[in-house]
Amino acid sequence: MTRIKICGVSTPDIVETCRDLRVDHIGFVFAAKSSRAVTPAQAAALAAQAGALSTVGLFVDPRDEEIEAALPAISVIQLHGAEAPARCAEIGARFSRPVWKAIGVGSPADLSGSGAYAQAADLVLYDAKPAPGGPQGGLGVRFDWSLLKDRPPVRDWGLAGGLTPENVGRAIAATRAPLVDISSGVEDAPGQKDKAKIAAFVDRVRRS
Ligand SMILES: O=C(O)c1ccccc1NCC(=O)[C@H](O)[C@H](O)COP(=O)(O)O
Repeated sequence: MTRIKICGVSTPDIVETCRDLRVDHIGFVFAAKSSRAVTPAQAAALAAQAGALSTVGLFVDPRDEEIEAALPAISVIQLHGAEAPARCAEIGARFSRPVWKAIGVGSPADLSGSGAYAQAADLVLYDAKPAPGGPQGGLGVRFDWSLLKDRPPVRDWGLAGGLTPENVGRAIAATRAPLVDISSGVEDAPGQKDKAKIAAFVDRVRRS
């Protein structure tokens, strides 16, 4: 069954929704400039409410201190910056958490480059390619899923970028992604998750 991650969760009611729907992972964004950002203290409160849900902390080129502060709230570390494979491996070893590396996909070269993370990352998340200097994720932008046919071998992988309840069935059929990750597509406005959209997304994934 395709695993589901709902990203950019920042309020208790949405944690509750994700629990009720038994999604696999929820994501907490620790990128300060994001409309979805939470503090380590907020994340800890949300994580306490999350029960058995896996909690994924998102960072962009983090200093060790930033990860350290968030660590009690997260079971997985997801990296959205320019972290090299060696830095991913170092973070995984230092903090004893699985590391997921987001790779922006805009061309076949991005796909082949992701093979460098085969040992360093527990999961590679293929996402839309961010513009230089702009937000590094949660863009609501799709990339060409057909590029994934040339995916190099990695331990595990997921699909993100512009997914919606309406297109996720096609995305899974086209890519056979073992995990799908969504943020903007289940929001009414940046940072405002919509419970009905989350439920519709989960339903479409489970029917795929
Ligand atoms: O969500 C953010 O604001 C964010 C900021 C900095 C780095 C990563 C960020 N989000 C990543 C994700 O939450 C998403 O799951 C992924 O990029 C897909 O987003 P979307 O296209 O909006 O579904």
